[in-house]
Amino acid sequence: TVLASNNHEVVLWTRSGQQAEEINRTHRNSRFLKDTVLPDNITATTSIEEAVRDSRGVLVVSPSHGMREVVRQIRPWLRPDSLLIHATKGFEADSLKRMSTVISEELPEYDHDRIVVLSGPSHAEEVVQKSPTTVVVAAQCLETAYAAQDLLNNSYFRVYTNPDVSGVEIGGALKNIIALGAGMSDGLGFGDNAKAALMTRGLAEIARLGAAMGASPLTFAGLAGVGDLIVTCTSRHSRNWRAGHMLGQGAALEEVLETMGMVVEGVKTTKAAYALSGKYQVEMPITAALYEVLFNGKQAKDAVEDLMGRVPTHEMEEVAQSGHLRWN
Ligand SMILES: NC(=O)C1=CN([C@@H]2O[C@H](COP(=O)(O)OP(=O)(O)OC[C@H]3O[C@@H](n4cnc5c(N)ncnc54)[C@H](O)[C@@H]3O)[C@@H](O)[C@H]2O)C=CC1
Ligand SMILES: O=C(CO)COP(=O)(O)O
Repeated sequence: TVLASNNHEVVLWTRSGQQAEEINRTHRNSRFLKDTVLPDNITATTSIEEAVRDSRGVLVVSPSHGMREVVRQIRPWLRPDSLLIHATKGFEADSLKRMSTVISEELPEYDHDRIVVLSGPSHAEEVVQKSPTTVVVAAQCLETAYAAQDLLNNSYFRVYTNPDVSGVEIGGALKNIIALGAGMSDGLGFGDNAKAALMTRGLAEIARLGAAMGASPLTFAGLAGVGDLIVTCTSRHSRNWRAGHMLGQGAALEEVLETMGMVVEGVKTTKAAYALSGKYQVEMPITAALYEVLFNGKQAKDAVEDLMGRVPTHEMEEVAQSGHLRWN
């Protein structure tokens, strides 16, 4: 809808013939955005060739588990001069690769400078209402970042640029873990102090892993870091928060995922981040606690007790060790 607002002809690819037919006939997508009338310049198709062949920009927003396969299908039709923007928040489950790495691998002949990641605090339900939203586009080439900014920016959707592709992808993926934890905390009946603690200490471990993976720690102070963390931990639209809330109230993971009926990226991302914390030797106690709750049957309440009972430590090792501020 942002692209349509900017007067682009948008061809939406969907796997479901029924959904394509509904969008073209009624301009509604009743399963996912039932209260929204889509603009006339959005049409839907089940043919990926039709969606991609003549497009100057391709926006891929499949769930992370579908990214490799979707890009494989796009490959034969992608114009070399097209931008390829993705807005997916997660890692590939087995390889632990970031989405832009998966995309690059599947498009060996395409200019990788034209790959963009779009992220930030942006629930679809609010964007379609044209509620003021700010996001960030990251690319390794400045010209590409400007082109993506130009394509998407408008009066209700303000787009910033950032050269830190890995930081923007890592921030967008890891905040979903903390949102699961925030929902769980609320579901357990804990208060605002607990949620603020999870968000702040969650951001510390996101930045720690991100830096170890080559990202700039400053990116996590931006829209793809703290911005998206705030919205996902506090918004009623967040699927990750809602899933966490149900878990906190005692529901089983399978039941939660079935009830949601929409992608809850934080679950798979918890497994990936747990593995990445081992690979990069980075301490991530909140991620580890959620891993135990999600996959090893630990009670959420016990996980909170363990987190609170950890050996007291410095707030930021970097500050404690810096030559700038010394302990007496
Ligand atoms: N909903 C939101 O406000 C935002 C979502 N995102 C990210 O966008 C991605 C997709 O999320 P949503 O669209 O919200 O999820 P959703 O659950 O609302 O819709 C997912 C869509 O992907 C399709 N799908 C499922 N498996 C697929 C596969 N293997 N290949 C191709 N298509 C497949 C489903 O049929 C469905 O149409 C996620 O990574 C999410 O984190 C990012 C920013 C905002
Ligand atoms: O990333 C999002 C908003 O920026 C969407 O979050 P949820 O997947 O938790 O709904």
